[in-house]
Amino acid sequence: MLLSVSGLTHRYPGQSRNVLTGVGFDLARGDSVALTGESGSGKSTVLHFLAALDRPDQGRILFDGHDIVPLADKPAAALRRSRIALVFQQFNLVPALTVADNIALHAHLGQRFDPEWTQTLIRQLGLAELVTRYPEQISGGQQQRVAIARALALRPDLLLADEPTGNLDETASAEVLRLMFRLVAEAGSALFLVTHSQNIARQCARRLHLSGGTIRPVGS
Ligand SMILES: Nc1ncnc2c1ncn2[C@@H]1O[C@H](COP(=O)(O)OP(=O)(O)OP(=O)(O)O)[C@@H](O)[C@H]1O
Repeated sequence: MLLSVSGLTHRYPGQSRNVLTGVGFDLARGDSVALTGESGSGKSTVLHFLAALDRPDQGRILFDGHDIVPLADKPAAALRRSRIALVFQQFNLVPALTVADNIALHAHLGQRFDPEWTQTLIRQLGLAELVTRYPEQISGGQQQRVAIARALALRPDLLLADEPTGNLDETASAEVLRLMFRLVAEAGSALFLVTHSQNIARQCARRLHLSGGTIRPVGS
């Protein structure tokens, strides 16, 4: 199992209730999962834990058999530069780097740069004309596509995405999803995607719903 999560329990300081109580699920290579839930239900909290950006009070997150919960900042950051990629709502592009350099940045740092795959992403995400520009010279939707290309360029084992198509029109959104599913299929990655859109959720192989601090499968 690529990812095996169990017993995630967390309460933010100053809160009277747990945001998560015993959350658990598995994610295999080639699998795609959509996580839905009301605003404030704890979806971003789960994503942050899976990305080792934050640590739950209790629980285990086995990534390829190793618990990432106790990881110190440095190995956690190394994991995010090599095997776990994030597409969050804040794009975090580097303002001093061109679009091309932003896209290649993490793949280079993680020594996973593949020029052919990067070119495919640039072409299919409609970024070819923009590669020499800087982030401030492109639109919000274009910045989002650059952030997605940067994450996919790494060919991550695990792709974590928070509303990845939030700023995109229908055509761009469909293309982004197509590329994510292609990565999952071709590279044997796994996709964990947070979304409010039932339409997007339905395109994933499985759906999970977060409510009252616990996760339940939807459908099937
Ligand atoms: N750093 C924090 N300190 C205290 N409370 C927090 C903190 N971060 C999140 N929370 C609270 O935890 C709950 C879950 O937040 P979270 O951002 O995970 O929800 P979400 O499901 O991602 O919401 P949305 O769909 O609106 O993005 C909310 O009630 C939020 O106010």
